[in-house]
Amino acid sequence: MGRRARKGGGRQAVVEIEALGGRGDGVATLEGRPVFVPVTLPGDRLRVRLTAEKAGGWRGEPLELLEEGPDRMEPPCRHFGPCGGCQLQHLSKETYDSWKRNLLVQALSRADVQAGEIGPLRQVSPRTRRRALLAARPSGDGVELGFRERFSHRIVALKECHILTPSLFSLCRTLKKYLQPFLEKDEIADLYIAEVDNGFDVLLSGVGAPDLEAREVFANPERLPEIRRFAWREASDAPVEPVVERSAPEVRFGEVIVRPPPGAFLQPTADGEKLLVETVLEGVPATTGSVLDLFSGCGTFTFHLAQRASVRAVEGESTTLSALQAAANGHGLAGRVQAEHRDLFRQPLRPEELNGFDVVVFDPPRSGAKEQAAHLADSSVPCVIGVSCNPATFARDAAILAEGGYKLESVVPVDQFLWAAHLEVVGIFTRA
Ligand SMILES: C[S@@+](CC[C@H](N)C(=O)[O-])C[C@H]1O[C@@H](n2cnc3c(N)ncnc32)[C@H](O)[C@@H]1O
Repeated sequence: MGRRARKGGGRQAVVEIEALGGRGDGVATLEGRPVFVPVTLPGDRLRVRLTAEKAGGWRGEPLELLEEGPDRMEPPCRHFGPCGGCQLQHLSKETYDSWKRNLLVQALSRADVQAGEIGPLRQVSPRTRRRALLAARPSGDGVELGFRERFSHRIVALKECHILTPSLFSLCRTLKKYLQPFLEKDEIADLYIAEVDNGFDVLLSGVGAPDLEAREVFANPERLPEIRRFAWREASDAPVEPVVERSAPEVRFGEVIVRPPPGAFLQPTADGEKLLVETVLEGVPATTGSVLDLFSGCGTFTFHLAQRASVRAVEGESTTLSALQAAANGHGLAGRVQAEHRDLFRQPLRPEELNGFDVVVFDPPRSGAKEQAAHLADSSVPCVIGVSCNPATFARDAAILAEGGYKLESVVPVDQFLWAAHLEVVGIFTRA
C-alpha cells in the first residue's frame, strides 16, 4: 500500500487494525464483523475499500494509511506492498518471529493438542528461495515477468527481490529477453522456476504449443546454457511437454542424486530442507530398522533415512515416484528403498499395513492427511514424525493421533517461507 491511495468505487470505511490474522492479514472490526486487510499491522488506522465477503466479514483493500502501528518498520524491498511475493516485510523482526512461532502455538491450542516442547523458531536467510511461481506476459517488444501484484492483474517489474536466490533472480532477467515467442498476446502464463544442483528447471504453464520461432530460442546450445530443461503445458492439469532437455535437472539428497520430473515438489529453500531433514533425523530412534515415508515426493527424507534403516516410500505422483525409484536403483539402494505408488487420500495405509514399521514419517500437502492420521491413530507404530507446511492441518492431524494415544513429544517451527504466512512444522509423536 505504501502511503499511496488507490482510487476506485466500492464502500469505504476507516478501520483500526487490532490483530494480525493467521494468514498474515491485519484484522479490524466493523459493525461487529471482521475486516481482513492485507499488508497492514496492529495499530494501523487506515481507509479501506470493502471488497469481497470473507469469513463472515469482508476483505478490505487498503486505500490510505492514516496512522502507523508501533511495530512497523521500513520494508527492505522497494516492491513490498503491491508485490504478491511477500506479505510481512513491514513488521519488526522480533514481532514477526514471535507471530510466526505463534501460528503453531495457537493452532495446537485451538485443536487442544498438548506438546511436550515447542521449539524456538528456526529460520532461513533472505535470498534463499530456490523455487518460485511467477507470472509472465508479453508487453510491447518484451516481456513482463515477476510476481503478480495484489489486487490487480499487473505483474511486478522486479528490480530487486529479497526472497529469490541471486541466481534465480538473475535467471528472471535473462528469461525476459527470450520468453516472448512462447507467450500469447494479452495472456498471463505461470512460470515455475527452480534452481537445481546443476542449473535451472523451467516450466511455462498456460501456453499453447511453441512454434518454430519459439523452439529456435533453444536451438543455439550457447544460449541460456544454465537452463537444463525448459518445458511447457497448456494448463496446470495438462501433460508437460519438453522444449529442450540439455541434461536432466538434478538434486542431491545425502549421497543420492535424483532427477525430478518437471514441476515436482522440492522444498522451497536448501537451508530449510536441511533444517527439516535434521529435525526428522533427530526424531528417529537409534534402534530403528524400518521406516515408512508417506508423501515421499522424490525422496527428500527417504534417502537420508535410508542411511539408517530400510525405507518404504509412498507417493501419489507417479513421475515423481519413478524419479525416486530410478535414483534408488542407480545408487544400489533397490534392496533398501522400496517405492509404492498410491493415493494416500483415497487409500491411506491401514493399521495392519502400518504395524511393523518402527517409524512413520508423513509430509502431506497443505490440506493435511486426515484419513491417514486416523489409521495411524489405530496402529501400534511406536514413533510417528509429522512434517507439514500448514500448522492448522498439522494440529488437526495431531489431535487425531493424540486421540489414538500418541503423545506429541516435541514440535519445531521452521520458517522457510520468509515474510509469508506459511510455516513449516516437524512434530515427533510417540505411543504413550
Ligand atoms: C509437501 S510435499 C512433500 C514431499 C517430500 N516429503 C519432500 O519433502 O520433498 C507433498 C507430497 O505429497 C504428494 N501427494 C499429494 N497428494 C497425494 C496423495 N493423494 N497421495 C499421495 N501423495 C500425494 C505430492 O505429490 C508431494 O510430493
